[in-house]
This record gives sequence, structure tokens and C-alpha cells, in this order.
Amino acid sequence: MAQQEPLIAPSILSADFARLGEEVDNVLNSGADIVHFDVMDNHYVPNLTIGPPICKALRDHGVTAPIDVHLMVKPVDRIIPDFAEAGASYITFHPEASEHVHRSLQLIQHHGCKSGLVFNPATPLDYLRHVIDEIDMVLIMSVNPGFGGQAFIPEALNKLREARKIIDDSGRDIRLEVDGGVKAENIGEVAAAGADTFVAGSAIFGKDDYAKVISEMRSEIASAK
Ligand SMILES: O=C(CO)[C@@H](O)[C@H](O)COP(=O)(O)O
Ligand SMILES: [Fe+2]
Repeated sequence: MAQQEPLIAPSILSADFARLGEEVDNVLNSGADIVHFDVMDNHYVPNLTIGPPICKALRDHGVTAPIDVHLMVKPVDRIIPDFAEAGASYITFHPEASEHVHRSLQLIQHHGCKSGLVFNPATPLDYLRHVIDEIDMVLIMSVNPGFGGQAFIPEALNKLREARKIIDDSGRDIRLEVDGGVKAENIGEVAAAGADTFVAGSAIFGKDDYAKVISEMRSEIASAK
């Protein structure tokens, strides 16, 4: 299926955690579409962040937008039911972090969430072809996972084009998300390479006016060729 309508997904990793509910409200009221929720375990990646209780707290706070849980944890299966119960909409994970990728994807869907696979800069897309029927989202990392505020790795553009072709050939309704170093200055070329779901952390939360940067991003996407 062709590129879907663009979604802006602020990564709350760069939000002020002391005011998380307010930050998420502000960014959604400023035109964001979904909340990107980075889960790091200090094992699969060298950083430690947030888990299911924070996801539930956002739902209890009144957040109704989709929550896009990006698992950077190993193992993955143990935490999937907890995130589903906590209100996750999408749950994506890295194939290197699961012993049984097909089983983990089915587990996510069994718990009523949309499932996705995440590809690190050096991970080939080969897995994708074998589990495409179990997938709702493909996430291409344009930085190495673990931290916000890193520089975009240009090779990700080639991988986005390759993923776009695999998705289009499948005829399935699959989102193509990009994560890492995305900002108003490069989002146009990222969209032109085939992405339709754009994670941005520091580029949004690092600015005072969230609405202004999100609207700049939308116009860059709209004029992308
Ligand atoms: O998953 C990750 C990092 O591992 C990302 O979601 C980052 O949080 C994106 O931050 P920026 O590169 O946009 O600042
Ligand atoms: Fe992420």
C-alpha cells in the first residue's frame, strides 16, 4: 500500500520528565498526532528510561492519542502484556532482542496492539520479508538506539526506499516510521524516501514553540518530492 497520511510522533525522551503530562498535552495541542514512547533497559541499550506505569499514567492523565511504544529492551516478550494493559497502541521491538521474532509479533497482536519491527542502522531488512503478514509498522532507525539528540545517518534514506518498496509490494497497510535526528531541515528528504511516520524528539522539545516547529515539519513534508 502507498505512503499513508503523515503522522508526527514527538519522542517524549526529550520532554521535561518532571512535567510529562503537561508536555504531552502541549505537544498534542500543538498538532502532533501520536506519542513516541522510548523504553530503554540499560542492557539492550546503554540507557534507562520509562516503563508501563508511566504509559498508564499518561492514559490516566487523559491522553487519548495513540501511544507508540518503542521497546529497546531484551528480552521483549515479558514486557509486552504489561504495555498492552497500560494502554500502548503500537508496540515495536528490535529483532536482535527477541529469540522468536514471529512469536513476539503475534504476542503483540494477541494483546490487541499494532506490531512493528525496528531496524538499527546496520541491521538488514531481511527479517521483514518473512514476517510481513504479522506487521503493522516498520521503524527505520536513523541513529543508533539509546539516546536522543544524535545526528541523522544519511544511509537511512536508502533503507527507507528499500523498506517502502517491500511495503508497497506487500499490498498491506503498514506504516513506515523513521526515528533519530529528524528535524524540519531534513524531514522533506526523509518523506521523499518513503517515510510516513516521523519521530522527532530534540527537534520539537528543544524549541520553545512546539506548534511552529510541527507546522514547519508539515509544510516540508507536503512539498517533498
Ligand atoms: O529511539 C530513540 C533513540 O534511541 C529516539 O526515539 C530518540 O529519542 C529520538 O530523538 P531525536 O534524535 O529526535 O532527538
Ligand atoms: Fe524511539
